[in-house]
Amino acid sequence: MRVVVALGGNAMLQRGEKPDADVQLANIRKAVKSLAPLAEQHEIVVTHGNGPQVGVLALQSAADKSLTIPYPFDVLGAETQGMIGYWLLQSLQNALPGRQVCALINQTLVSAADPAFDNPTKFVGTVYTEAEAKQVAEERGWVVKQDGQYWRRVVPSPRPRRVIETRLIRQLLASGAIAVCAGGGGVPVMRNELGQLVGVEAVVDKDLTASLLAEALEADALLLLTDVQRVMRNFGQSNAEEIRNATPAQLREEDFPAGSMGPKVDAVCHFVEMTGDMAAIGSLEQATEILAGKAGTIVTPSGQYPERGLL
Ligand SMILES: Nc1ncnc2c1ncn2[C@@H]1O[C@H](COP(=O)(O)OP(=O)(O)O)[C@@H](O)[C@H]1O
Ligand SMILES: NC(=O)OP(=O)(O)O
Repeated sequence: MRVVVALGGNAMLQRGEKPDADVQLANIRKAVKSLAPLAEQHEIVVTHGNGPQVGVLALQSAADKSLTIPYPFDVLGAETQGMIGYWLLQSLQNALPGRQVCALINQTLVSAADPAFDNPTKFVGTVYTEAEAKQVAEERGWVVKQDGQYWRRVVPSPRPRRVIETRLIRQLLASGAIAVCAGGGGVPVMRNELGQLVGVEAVVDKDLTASLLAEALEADALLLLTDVQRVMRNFGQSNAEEIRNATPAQLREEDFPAGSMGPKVDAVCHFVEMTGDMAAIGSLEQATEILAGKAGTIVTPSGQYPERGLL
């Protein structure tokens, strides 16, 4: 099977954790422990989030007095692909000696007409209390929004339209390599009037890019791994319940927050609707169990899994 796996940025650096390198590397090693058995049996493409990390780099850049203008978000996104890509590359190589692993810097095409530029929803950086968030927003000209019990900075997150390097990723997979790519949803780019690629101030949702990429690579399964074991109905309320299996239509009937579970649900539903294959949302530490249908929220056309003798 060909499996596209997306690792959550918040899962690699959990809310409230110090953004130190060793903390993130330890989380990534835990995730890779669960990915390694999957990679031994299947062709895998690994993509990752960058919300917390890109926010840290934005703060560092804004604090650097030697710069005339802080680095724009496309540049910061590429930096996070290098940093997280390096951690994943090393952890995967250590866990799977003899396997070729490649981490790519790559770009995702977005549209200048995307309404997301007028309504920022992508959470980046650390968490604040409401009062802190409103103060920092005033001081720095940020937009901030509520993220669960916390507040965070938000930036525009236009819909991914194409992963520019798709053909190259296909070639890497055909050569037997594990491809780490489309990190942070891919560096957002547009084409100018001359057809040239130019960077865009935004952060693309990595789950939507993972879904697009999985479809383009004709993957058999899409796994979105994060810091919760399953998608919940009535999340955060006393009547919350886990969703174990669903069809896209059943999931689309529920309401999920933009900027966290909303895009994940959209991404898995879209993949299943377009391909008829399996997609799932679950814990970073349960990749193998999720693919076996024993953990996570599994989405298939019939709501059953395994189906069509996939495994
Ligand atoms: N209905 C829901 N079920 C489960 N988690 C939810 C739900 N709604 C919101 N969430 C939140 O979504 C978070 C995962 O989304 P996000 O933080 O964007 O993940 P990541 O950065 O790991 O991709 C969970 O930690 C949880 O707080
Ligand atoms: N770019 C992105 O979607 O990052 P997170 O998964 O960290 O939100």
